[in-house]
Amino acid sequence: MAYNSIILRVEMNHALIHFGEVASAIGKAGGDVTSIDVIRPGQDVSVRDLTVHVTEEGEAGVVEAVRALPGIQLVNVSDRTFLAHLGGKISIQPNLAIRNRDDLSRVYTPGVARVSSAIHDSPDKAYSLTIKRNTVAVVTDGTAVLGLGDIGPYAAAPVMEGKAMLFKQLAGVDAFPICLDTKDTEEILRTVKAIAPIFGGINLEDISSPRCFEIETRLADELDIPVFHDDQHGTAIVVVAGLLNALKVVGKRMDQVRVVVNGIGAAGVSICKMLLAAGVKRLVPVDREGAIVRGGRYPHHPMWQWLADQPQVEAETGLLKEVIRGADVFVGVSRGGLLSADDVLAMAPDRIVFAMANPRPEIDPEEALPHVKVFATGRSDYPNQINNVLVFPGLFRGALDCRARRINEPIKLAAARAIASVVSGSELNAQYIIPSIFNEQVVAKVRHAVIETAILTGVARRTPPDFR
Ligand SMILES: NC(=O)C1=CN([C@@H]2O[C@H](COP(=O)(O)OP(=O)(O)OC[C@H]3O[C@@H](n4cnc5c(N)ncnc54)[C@H](O)[C@@H]3O)[C@@H](O)[C@H]2O)C=CC1
Ligand SMILES: CC(=O)C(=O)O
Ligand SMILES: [Mg+2]
Repeated sequence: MAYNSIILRVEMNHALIHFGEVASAIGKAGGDVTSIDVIRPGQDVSVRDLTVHVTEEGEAGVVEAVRALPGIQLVNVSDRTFLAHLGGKISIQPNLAIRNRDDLSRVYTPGVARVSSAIHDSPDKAYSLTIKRNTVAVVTDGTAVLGLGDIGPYAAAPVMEGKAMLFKQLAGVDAFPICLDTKDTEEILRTVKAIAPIFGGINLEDISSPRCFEIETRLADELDIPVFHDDQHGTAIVVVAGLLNALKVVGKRMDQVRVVVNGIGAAGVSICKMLLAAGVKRLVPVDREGAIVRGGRYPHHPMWQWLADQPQVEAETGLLKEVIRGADVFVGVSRGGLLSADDVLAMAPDRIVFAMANPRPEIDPEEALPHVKVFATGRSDYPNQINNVLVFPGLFRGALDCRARRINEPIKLAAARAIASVVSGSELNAQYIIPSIFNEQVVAKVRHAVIETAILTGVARRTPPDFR
């Protein structure tokens, strides 16, 4: 169950109500008053802020219970999550202060002109003399935002700002949200190419499938900086990392297990591809209409056709609730609330369930947990958070540090193994298959794996000093 803290600003008429009655009404409605701030004291009337801990589902009931009390005027309800977003979550800071004319003439005209000329003469100097070496664009068109769907570029911005915060806090990467007001593939390609000179990498985010495949492939081919669709490959990398460790917990091998992947969109396609590269021999990709089967024809979906042509993909058709029977592993990147406890119970013994749809997983964790050996979600309020935030900060840290031209398949597999390796043999258990994003080893190990593999596979343009 997810909890929120809300702040209720109330005006109390002391002749009509005592604070105890307010607290008791909140308690009866399922809330818990955790602090009280007197905003305006008064003999007859006072204004107070009540911070209330309540479940997401219970929030409306608490608000209504307070509103209905005699002698109470509910002035405002604010949610701490909304308060954290006031004014946006990131800003740009200068690296040095301009204190006098001398400083001004160095960082701006005329001094800056010499630096511009130097970059004009040797474009590579853009890496050492501008923000390019440490800056990533987080680009979206707002068409597949979390599990919320096509909510547009304005509504996508808080998610992109959140990604930018994580880039900076976890890996020191400066990331800037670019929310595009177009869904046209050619226009997105033109725009991203046109803004690329200032960036050292492009993180594509929440762009719906199948357009995301063409957009990523063409940008990666046409730009000389790494282009990485986070929802595809960040998710696939972290799933493979989690599965490597989950399989150790249940004592099964990658080449033995039957894996059902539900939701063959951006994340699902890349997960299937990486699972095959990691050694899975029995794969059942499923979308709305049922299983994508070996030998099937999917003329409007090249990536589904690619899957249908793979020998490891099963040939039997069926809806999710049919094909999940007997599966060892379920990976959900589709939408919330699709599975029941009975569906999970129909899987093989020692079942592994990664229900990763955001914000609501494919099965409610409370319903699944009693029946599965290893359970993971994309959420931060349960153990085993399988979320691409474990990948993109370290991956771009490494790619920027070695100035990788692109992110190739060996780099992705190395990143997955690096994340899995953060959990040592003695620490590994069903509730701990994947490290926390706050574990400092994650970014360091992913960075190391990315640089090492980029150098080995010839896509690095520079060897960082700590690798010489
Ligand atoms: N935990 C994590 O790190 C991540 C989680 N996700 C979550 O995974 C979900 C999908 O994300 P994307 O691949 O980016 O979206 P997408 O829109 O590219 O793909 C979603 C796919 O799910 C399919 N789908 C929808 N309802 C379905 C159903 N009832 N049964 C089977 N398939 C169904 C759609 O047809 C589509 O092919 C979202 O909820 C997203 O939040 C995505 C990326 C990372
Ligand atoms: C985590 C993420 O990138 C998503 O749910 O879209
Ligand atoms: Mg995303």
